[in-house]
Amino acid sequence: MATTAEILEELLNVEVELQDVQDQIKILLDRQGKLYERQSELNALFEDSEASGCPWDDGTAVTENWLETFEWDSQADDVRFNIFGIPEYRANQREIINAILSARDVLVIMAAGGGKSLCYQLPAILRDGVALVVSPLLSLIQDQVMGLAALGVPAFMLTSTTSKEDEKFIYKALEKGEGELKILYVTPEKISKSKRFMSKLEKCHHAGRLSLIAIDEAHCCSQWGHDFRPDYKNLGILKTQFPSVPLVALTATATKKVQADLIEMLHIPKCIKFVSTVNRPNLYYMVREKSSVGKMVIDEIVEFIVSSYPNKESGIVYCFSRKECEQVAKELRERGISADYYHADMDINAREKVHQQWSNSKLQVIVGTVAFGMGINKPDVRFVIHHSLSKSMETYYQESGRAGRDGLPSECLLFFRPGDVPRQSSMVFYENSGLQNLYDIVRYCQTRRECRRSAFFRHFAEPLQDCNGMCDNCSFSAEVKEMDVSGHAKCLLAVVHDVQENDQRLTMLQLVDKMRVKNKGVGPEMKKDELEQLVIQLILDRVLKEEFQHTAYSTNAYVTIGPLAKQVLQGKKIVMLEVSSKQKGGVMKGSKRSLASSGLVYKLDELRKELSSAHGGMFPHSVFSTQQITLLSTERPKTMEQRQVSEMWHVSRVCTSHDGLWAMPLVEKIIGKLKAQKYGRKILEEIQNFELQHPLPSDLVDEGQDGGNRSKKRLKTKNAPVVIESSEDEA
Ligand SMILES: Nc1ncnc2c1ncn2[C@@H]1O[C@H](COP(=O)(O)OP(=O)(O)OP(=O)(O)O)[C@@H](O)[C@H]1O
Ligand SMILES: [Mg+2]
Repeated sequence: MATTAEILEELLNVEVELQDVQDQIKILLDRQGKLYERQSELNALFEDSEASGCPWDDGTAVTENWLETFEWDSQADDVRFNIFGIPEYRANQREIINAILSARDVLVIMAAGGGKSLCYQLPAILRDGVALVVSPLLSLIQDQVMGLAALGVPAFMLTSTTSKEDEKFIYKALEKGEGELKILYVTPEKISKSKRFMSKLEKCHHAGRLSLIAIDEAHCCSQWGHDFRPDYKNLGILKTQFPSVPLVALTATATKKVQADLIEMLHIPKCIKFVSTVNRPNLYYMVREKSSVGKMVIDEIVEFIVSSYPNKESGIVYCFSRKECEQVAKELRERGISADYYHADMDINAREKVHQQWSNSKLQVIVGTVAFGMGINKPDVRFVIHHSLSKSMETYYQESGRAGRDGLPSECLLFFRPGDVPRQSSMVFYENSGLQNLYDIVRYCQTRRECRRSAFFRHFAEPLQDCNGMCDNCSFSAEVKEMDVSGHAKCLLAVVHDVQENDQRLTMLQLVDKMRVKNKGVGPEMKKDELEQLVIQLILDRVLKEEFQHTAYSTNAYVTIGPLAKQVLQGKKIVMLEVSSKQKGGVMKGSKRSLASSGLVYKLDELRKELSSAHGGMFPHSVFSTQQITLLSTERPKTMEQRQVSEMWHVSRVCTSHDGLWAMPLVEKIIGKLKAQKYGRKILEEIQNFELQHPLPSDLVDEGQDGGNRSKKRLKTKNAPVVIESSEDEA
């Protein structure tokens, strides 16, 4: 018999060896992570190399200097500032505008909310004649035309809703150059189906009055894009008919393959390509575990909306099915949130009504399916919640990207539970790379360590950028444990194997149920949701795989043995599962999110709603943007002539030093000359009333030198000072 000393010695040896094994596991896991990364990169590169085989894609990168001095510089600055009320260009805008004004064809890839409209609207105003804009949806067109009307730009649309009178005016303007028409919006059907329209356009061109052609949401041309529209396929005719007119194609996302497709279909082989980053630095991404009890998910959603957005800021909740949409909307309403649903089964008028109410901020939340898509142009959507996961990273990027198009901090929250995966997989498995795309987003959801943003960079094959703590994994290092579950994995494989031997199959839920019985004694007991997580993990690692079978009513997803099962069974592959001991409650930090916390912001928001309804249903965001409201409430100009600015102005992203700007009255600086003339007095009145009713509280410490400097006022609290009027620079 071994002596105590011998036992202790062996115990020590075992412990040392175990430590060694743990270290090796860690190394292997790191290696596995890196291999996944490389796998995604290689997939993206593969897509690129396929695309570059296309003869049209000559890789026309930006080689010319589009930032040099151009003869139209001062005119362009004047229009940008005095008509659009935009103090500074954002990334690539000036370059794109210069390229278009130099009569070049241009392809623009710029993230949602990046400011693509300005890129063609500004040249349209500067160039002589009429600009033609093709846009896929009526609601998008209406929004744009209304916005331009608010700026005093003569813009019209030719669609099924255009009155006879307007149509006559437009045709006359095209044919004879009569009347004021600068920008004409049409749907692609007009180009492909209306000979009359095309002949008028021809005449306009012959008279040298067709100034430019813009194709918005250009990804609709490509079958590889996410929103293919058959009528977009015929837009190649525009370049053939009007070769000398500069054509600009714009989209928020396009893989290399889609870009090549667009260049070919639109016949713009020599176009200048401007590709901006996909990063949306103002969006905070987070994933939460989704309870299997429907009511609890709703409770969490309600709690999130009510506590984070007490001022009824707008949001979207995406659901998997139409039925779910209606149910969730009903439950939100029952809990006091003004919500309604939107899906493809509704008639067009009902859909449009809901959309309008939401766009006018009369409805706080739209609960939609994927059908609530492209036409959403509301810039101040503060949160996008996914009740179920999307079918791919690309779809999630699009849907979550509807938040914060005005550049202000906004939140994207996804509720994930493994049980939702088979629901999606049985829908997408027949699509090109459908399962691979789905598994990419499942990986995004499963990780408790990796930066959420980096998954987007990888997906769009872009170099990594700093997240700045704008995702739950970066801002909350939750207590994540790694559990060796190789024993459980083997047991799962044995269960699947036995069932397969009997010519039967198991769904994920059936497998987990069976496993819970067999689970005992395999190792530390795993809860049901952990077992579900493990099954998904094994599917992602190709140890298990999904197979599908059609029945008369549905397609069922089953779990079967995958190609790497042997590795686990032979002990060559260790299976580790990330489990967090605590649910992450990660949300954006207070100062970043509570935009409308100041009473004055609320008042100015009310004013813009009032002004918008007084202008025949124009959208509130066409009157002023949320960013302009925030600036007005921090600067609080007192007269139309006041020129003094506070430090907030200097630090704000939208307003940096610009010659000439400094001499301009403050109200004009914030909302542009035109709107200052139209609405300036009302704004000043609102500010004055607010200040009378809300004299500054005594516990505000003024650290600034002048009374107008509100940016430095801080509320005294027991702990750290809290900035009460937030700016995006407080990140
Ligand atoms: N340089 C700028 N400075 C400040 N705001 C800007 C600037 N350019 C555009 N904006 C504002 O940004 C918002 C989004 O612009 P726009 O609608 O053109 O985005 P987009 O790129 O077309 O997005 P999407 O792909 O979603 O259609 C608008 O409210 C617009 O007024
Ligand atoms: Mg747009």
